[in-house]
Amino acid sequence: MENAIEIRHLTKDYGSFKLSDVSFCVPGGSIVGLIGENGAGKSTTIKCILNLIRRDAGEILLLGRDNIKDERLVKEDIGVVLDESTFHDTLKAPDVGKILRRVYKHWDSGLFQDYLRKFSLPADKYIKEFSRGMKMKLSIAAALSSRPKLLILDEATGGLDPVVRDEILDEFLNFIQDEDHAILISSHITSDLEKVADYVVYLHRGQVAIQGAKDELLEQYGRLVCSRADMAAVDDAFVVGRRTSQFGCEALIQNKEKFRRLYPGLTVDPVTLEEIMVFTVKGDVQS
Ligand SMILES: Nc1ncnc2c1ncn2[C@@H]1O[C@H](COP(=O)(O)OP(=O)(O)OP(=O)(O)O)[C@@H](O)[C@H]1O
Repeated sequence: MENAIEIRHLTKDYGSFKLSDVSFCVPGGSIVGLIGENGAGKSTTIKCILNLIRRDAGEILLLGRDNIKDERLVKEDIGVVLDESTFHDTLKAPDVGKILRRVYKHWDSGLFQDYLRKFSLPADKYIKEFSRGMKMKLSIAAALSSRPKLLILDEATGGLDPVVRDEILDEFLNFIQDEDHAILISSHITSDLEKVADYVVYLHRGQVAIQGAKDELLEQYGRLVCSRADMAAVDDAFVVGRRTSQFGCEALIQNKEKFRRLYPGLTVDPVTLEEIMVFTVKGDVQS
C-alpha cells in the first residue's frame, strides 16, 4: 500500500471558520501526527476523512478509494478512536468484546483479552464507572482488536497517564511494522508525536502551516538565543518568530545549517515540535 490516506485540496467552510486547501498523505507503514492549536481544524479534518461531515471541496482517498463515492471501501479496514468513548455506560468491557465480535469480520478475541489485561481494565465494572483514561484505553483496545489496516485517532492519548501513554505508543509502533498498516493521530501532546510520528502536519487557522518528515523538520529548525544587537543583524528570512525582552532575544530559525554557516558566532540549539508550533503561532512577541 502506497498511501493509506490521500487528502487533496480539502475545504470545509463553517462560515466563522474555514478549513482551506488542506493536502497531505499518510503513507503505508507510517504514523502521521496532526498538530495545531485549539480550533486549528484537526477534528474537522478527521471528521471529513471519516465522512462524518460533508466537505465543500477536495478529494479524500482512504486505502486507495474515494471516501464518499467508492462503495468498495471496506469500513472494517479502518479503526477509529475519537476523543469521547462511544460505548454504552451500562456495558462491561467483556460485553464490548462480545458485541464487536459479531460486527467485525477480523475481530480478534484473544488480542482484545490481552489488551484488557495489559491496560488493567477490569471485567466486572460498568463503563459508567470507568475513568476517562480507562474509557480511552478500552476504545484503543477495541480499535486494535478489530485488526484494521488504518487507525485514525483524534486526541486519543489525552487523559492517559505517562506510563500508559508510553505503552500505547509502543503498541502503535508495533502496529505500523506492517507496511500495509498506517496511523493518523491528532494530539496536543506534541512530545508523544515526537516519539512516534514519521511525518507531522501542522494545521494553523484551518491551513497547513508546516508539513514534512519529523526528523527533517527537527533538523531544519533551531532555537537561537542572543542579544538584541545580534538579533538586529540577522536576516529576517531566517526568523519564523521571536520573543524580545529587555534581557535579549529568543527566536525560531529556519534553514538552520545555512544560518550556522552565515552566522558562525551565534549558537543555534535543537528545537521541539512544541517550540516550532508556539513560535509559528505567536510570530514576533515583545515582553
Ligand atoms: N458544527 C460546527 N459548526 C460551526 N463551526 C464549527 C463546527 N464544528 C467546529 N466548528 C469550528 O471549526 C473550528 C475548528 O474546530 P476543530 O474542532 O476542527 O478544531 P481542533 O483543531 O480539533 O481543536 P481542538 O484542539 O480544540 O479540539 C473551530 O473554530 C470550531 O468552532
